[in-house]
Amino acid sequence: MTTPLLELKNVSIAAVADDGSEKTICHDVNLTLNEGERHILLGPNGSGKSTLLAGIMGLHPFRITAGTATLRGEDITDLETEERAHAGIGLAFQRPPALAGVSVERLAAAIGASDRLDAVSESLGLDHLDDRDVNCGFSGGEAKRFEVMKLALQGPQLCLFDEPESGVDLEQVGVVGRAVSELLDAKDAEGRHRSALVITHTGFILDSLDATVAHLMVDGTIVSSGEPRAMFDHIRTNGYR
Ligand SMILES: Nc1ncnc2c1ncn2[C@@H]1O[C@H](COP(=O)(O)OP(=O)(O)OP(=O)(O)O)[C@@H](O)[C@H]1O
Repeated sequence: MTTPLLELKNVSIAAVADDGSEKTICHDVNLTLNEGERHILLGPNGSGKSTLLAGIMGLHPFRITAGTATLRGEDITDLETEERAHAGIGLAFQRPPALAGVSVERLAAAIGASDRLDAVSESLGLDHLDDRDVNCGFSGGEAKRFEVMKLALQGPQLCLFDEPESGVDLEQVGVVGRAVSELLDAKDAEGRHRSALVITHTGFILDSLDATVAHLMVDGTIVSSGEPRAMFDHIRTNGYR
């Protein structure tokens, strides 16, 4: 049996406040994502999808408070965000933060990707942003495309996309979809197939992504999984029941 790329067993994720108080948002999450697979995450607003991605990435203030998360069989439950990034996890944010004082060129240099910056930014039509500070004054669509570009520069094996197409105009949705697909089709620096967990409300990304399975999250837990198109059509017709 092959070891899954990512395995979540009975995982709970809480937002932990500075005073140490915890608010559990996700609970009893079980998920197995194998190398090369692309999974979709669906669910109503506020059901915990972004929290799940942030918990896998280990972003402040979210913490895995119960259960275990493994990457290639190694326990990552208590790793810091940087250690998880180093292990090959990357997240494209739903609402990307502004990094005043950090230009796109500087960010690319910091992640050792200066040599790829021109090709990647041109393919996403973002080369005019190279000398701008990250997300400072970017339009909504530019910021979302930049998130895809950031992952293309970083090159993680496990790519977490939080609504990559939201706020992107109809023409650029195709550009974003192609960029996501190209990133996932290329192997990572270690020659491993990439995998993705992608949140979507619109389903546009399904046109460019050969997704194997979709999961439906309701009230902080995955309540069912199935074929992505069928699940999407079911939700469109019947709602999230
Ligand atoms: N830092 C936090 N502290 C307290 N509650 C939080 C925190 N972050 C998120 N929440 C709450 O957790 C719930 C789940 O939020 P989350 O953003 O994960 O949902 P979502 O499924 O991604 O929603 P959407 O589809 O609207 O983006 C929401 O009620 C939200 O207000």
